[in-house]
Order: sequence, then structure tokens, then C-alpha cells
Amino acid sequence: MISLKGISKTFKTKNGAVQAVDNVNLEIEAGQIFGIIGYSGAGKSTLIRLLNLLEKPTEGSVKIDGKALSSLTPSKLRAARQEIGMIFQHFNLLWSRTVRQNISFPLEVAGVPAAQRKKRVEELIELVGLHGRGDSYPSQLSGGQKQRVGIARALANNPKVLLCDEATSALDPKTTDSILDLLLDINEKLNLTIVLITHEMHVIQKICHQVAVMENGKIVEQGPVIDVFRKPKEQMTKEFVKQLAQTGEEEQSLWHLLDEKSDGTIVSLTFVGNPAEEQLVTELIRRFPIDISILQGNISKLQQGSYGKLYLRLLGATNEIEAALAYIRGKEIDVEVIEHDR
Ligand SMILES: Nc1ncnc2c1ncn2[C@@H]1O[C@H](COP(=O)(O)OP(=O)(O)OP(=O)(O)O)[C@@H](O)[C@H]1O
Repeated sequence: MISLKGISKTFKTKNGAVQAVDNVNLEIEAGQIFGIIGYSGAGKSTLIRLLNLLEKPTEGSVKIDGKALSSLTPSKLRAARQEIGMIFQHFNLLWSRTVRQNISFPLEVAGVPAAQRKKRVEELIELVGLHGRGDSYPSQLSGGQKQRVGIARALANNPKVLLCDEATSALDPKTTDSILDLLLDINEKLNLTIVLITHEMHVIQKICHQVAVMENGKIVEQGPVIDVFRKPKEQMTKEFVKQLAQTGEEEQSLWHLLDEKSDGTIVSLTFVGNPAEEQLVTELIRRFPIDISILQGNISKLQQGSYGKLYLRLLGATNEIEAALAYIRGKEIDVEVIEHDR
């Protein structure tokens, strides 16, 4: 569906040239949710804007649905852009227009007749869950509702691709999740290809099938989310994966727990894929004469499987604990002994 070959973008500034995107090659299949993650300045915004030629590449080619965008005439490019919707971090709504009028706007630009427009706007209002808010102005809506308007507007002309530029970065965690659920729903219902950029691993974990990690304008690692979580290769990818496994708050409360009671062997288990963590604990108790307490757990669902950590305290004879650990490792679960009896 989307093919980027040797894409580079250099900005000329008064302080010299800035290479924002450096020789990126990407293939994104139809129907996928493809996430691009990286820290600020990595080149994500520039890359996503290259996909619909809001930025012109310095080098390389962009093909969407078989069309080489970079070689289209301006009028053909305008037509091709109708097949590519985009949503933004700060929504980019028309503040003097109602929800209905905002959603209708791209249909007006595309020359859709009034009666058809009206029908389509109502369909879109339902699709994004804004029933009853059609006559509200953007200033009367919450952040999540504003982004729903952004999504409806982006989908108005039935695009094949939706580009999301940090679409949830301005939203609180609960609203973020509801918008991510909506994107997932749209992807499934409409078989829409979604490309998103983010600096939050949670977004990748929750809805993406594939992920690319970006650093200094380059894609340094990419693959199915589950594979990248299982075996992150680059240091930066490891940092992102770690960020998801444990929040700072959880880590602190764990150390607090360890300080209070330090008997037993404390282990952390990292699950990727199909964890069945409850079953594992039951099996361990049944098979080995040891006591187990769960100190903390944080297992998140991915689009294909799960990922997370479980912290256990094991109490019992050393040889039994060693046998239990070997049993866990035999299940291809990563085990790290954090602390032994003191
Ligand atoms: N129009 C521009 N003119 C000059 N330099 C630019 C321009 N746009 C981006 N850059 C530079 O290109 C590099 C990549 O920026 P970009 O915004 O693509 O990164 P990003 O990963 O999206 O980061 P952020 O999330 O902070 O926007 C940065 O060094 C930035 O300063």
C-alpha cells in the first residue's frame, strides 16, 4: 500500500543544512496499523508529512496504492491526497464552524453535492461516536471529542490511508485509550491502513501491528510489534520497551516492598507472546514445595499477544527454588533474579 524508497529530507536553515530524514525505506501493507516511534527531533513529523507530500523529499520516491506521488502533476496530486486522510496533535479544526460544518468541509472541497454531503456527515458523526454533538463548536468539546471530529473529517472522502501525527499526545491517558480504541475499530471496520507517529510506547503496544524505531532521521529497527518487544536489538528500542514494562511509580513501590521484607528470592519474569501468567503461578505451586507471593504484575495486551512483567517472591529450599526457576526458563520466559535471601 505504501512504499518509501531512499527517502531523504534536508532543510536548509541559516545555520546550515539539517538532515531531518536520512535514506528511509519502508513498506507498509494494506490494512496494517504501522507505528513509528522515536524521541523528539528524530524526524517523525517530517517523515509522516513526506507520505502525503506536505513536505517534498530531497531524494527518493513515495508510492501510495501504486501511484508515485512525487511524479504527479499538482492537480493529480490533489486528487491522490483525497485518498490520504490526516489527523494532528492539536486537531487543526475550524473554530468558527460547528462539528457538522467541520466534517462537511473536505466534502465541499471535493465537490460532493449537498444532499450527499449531509448524509455522509451524519454517518461519520455516528461512526466516531459524536451523536448529539453535531451543532457544537470545537470550543465546546473536550480534547477527545475534538480529535473525534478530526478523525471524522479525515475519513470524509473515504481515504485508503490515515496518517496520525501524534494524535493522542495532547490527551490524558483515559481519553488516549478511547481514541486508540476508535482507531482500532476504524481499521477493522474499514480495512483502513493507518500510519502513526508517537513518542509513547503505550500507543504502539495498544494498537500497532508493526513498529519502526526512528533515530537521527533513520529507521534503526523495525518489525512486527511482538518480535520487537521480544528481542529489541537497538539500545533505544530497549529503552522504549522498558518504559512500557514498568512505570517509575511501580518501580518505586517495588523497591519499597523489597526494603520492608527481604526474605526469599525475588525474581522478575518478562512475558512476551502468550503469557498465561496465572496458570504459571498455579503450576509452580503444584510442582514445587515452595511459597510464592506475587509482588507486582503489569501485563499489557498487544495486537498479537501480550507483554509484561511479573515480580514474584519465592520462599523455600534453595534447590527447590533453582528447580522452579529452571522450570520457568524452560517455558521461554525471561527470568531475572533481583534479590536473594539477605
Ligand atoms: N521546516 C523545518 N526547517 C528546518 N528544520 C526543520 C524543519 N522541520 C523539522 N526540522 C528539523 O528536522 C529535525 C527533525 O524534526 P521533526 O519535527 O521531524 O522530528 P520529530 O521526531 O517529529 O520531533 P518532534 O516530536 O519534536 O516534532 C529536527 O532537527 C528539526 O529541528
